[in-house]
Amino acid sequence: MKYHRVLVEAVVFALQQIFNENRQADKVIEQVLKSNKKWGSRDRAFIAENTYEIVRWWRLLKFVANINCVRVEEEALFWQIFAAWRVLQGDKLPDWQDFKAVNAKEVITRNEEAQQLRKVRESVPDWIDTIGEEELGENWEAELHAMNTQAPVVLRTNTLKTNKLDLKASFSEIGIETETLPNVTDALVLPKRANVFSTELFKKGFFEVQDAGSQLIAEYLDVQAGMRVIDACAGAGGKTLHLATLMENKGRIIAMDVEDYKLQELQRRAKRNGIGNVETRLIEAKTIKRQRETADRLLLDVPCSGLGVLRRNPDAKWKLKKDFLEKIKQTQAEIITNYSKMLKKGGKMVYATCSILPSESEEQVKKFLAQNPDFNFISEKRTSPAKDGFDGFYMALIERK
Ligand SMILES: C[S@@+](CC[C@H](N)C(=O)[O-])C[C@H]1O[C@@H](n2cnc3c(N)ncnc32)[C@H](O)[C@@H]1O
Repeated sequence: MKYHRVLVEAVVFALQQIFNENRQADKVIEQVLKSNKKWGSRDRAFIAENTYEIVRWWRLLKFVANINCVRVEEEALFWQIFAAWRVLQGDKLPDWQDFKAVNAKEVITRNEEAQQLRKVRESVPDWIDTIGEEELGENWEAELHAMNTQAPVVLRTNTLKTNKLDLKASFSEIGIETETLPNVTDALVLPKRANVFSTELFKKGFFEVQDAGSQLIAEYLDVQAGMRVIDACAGAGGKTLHLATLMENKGRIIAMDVEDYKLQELQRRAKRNGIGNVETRLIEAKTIKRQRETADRLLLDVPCSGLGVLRRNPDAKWKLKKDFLEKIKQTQAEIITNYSKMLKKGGKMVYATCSILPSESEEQVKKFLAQNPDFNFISEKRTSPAKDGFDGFYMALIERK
């Protein structure tokens, strides 16, 4: 493979931003790609894919490049890590000064050594590997391995504006092939990646990008047109928009969050999607109390570790800290206990996470039910990167007696 120096520089810059400036990978890549309008689609793919893959395999790559410092600060070391990554991809390195310190044979020998130890081979911090094994036992290894693969691009058809087969045909007309997914009603998956955000179809609000597992959550809430629904951790509205389409834009959805900028983004997305039944509400001291027993349906898509969506956010495994995980579990317990009071008697709620850990999911629901006998467990469901190729979501359907 022939490398263009300016593209490798862009990857090195992105990695420095992610690891040294503690910035989010997707935001950094977006900024880097915007910085040079002359880059074509191949150049952009080179930058994005190499950056994501190096972040994903960071621990393994440090090991094979024989870099032992905990925090990589020097720019020269980022170049060496890039070089080690490309050696593992089977490339012959160009004769650049920045790559001189990397011995391809040594990289390959050290990679063989790395295969003996799961946490290095699968490139994961010690503490996550320990917790994963404690909580998932023999299933952990397969999930960990599956979370190191690139997630497919999945679309959710906006059925307020089109239908799945028409959308498929419209994509085909612009040279983008899509496939349907057997058990996910409105989903289309792209066998070959493409920038769907730049299409007119996106600008017109005909679809949203949303993992297949995530698309099962709004459906699980069993909403109907005309209901009063609260989406209490709505964020930028991935699931709010889906709820609104399932409700055929009728009834009312109150979308809440503690972050105003996310709700503003939700409003922009709702407008693009042609949705008119959503009202946003920033959570303040009395917001929850005021909604006591007002909801027919309640979605609690709680904040979590994100240990089910590492395929899409590989930087999360390096940024996540053990004490954050403990704190977020406390927040989850508070949310389900306090927010569930917004549900009417006879109403239903879904508690959901994007974590593969039972301690954030099944166990939280069990504890809640043990302490709240006026709620009935109906059912629960999990998606799994290893078993069905979806991101790792959990959802439980609970009814208020
Ligand atoms: C998993 S994300 C939600 C994703 C969103 N539902 C979607 O589908 O795009 C969890 C959200 O909970 C919000 N959050 C954090 N603490 C909260 C709290 N105490 N009450 C309500 N929302 C909270 C976060 O800001 C974040 O947007």
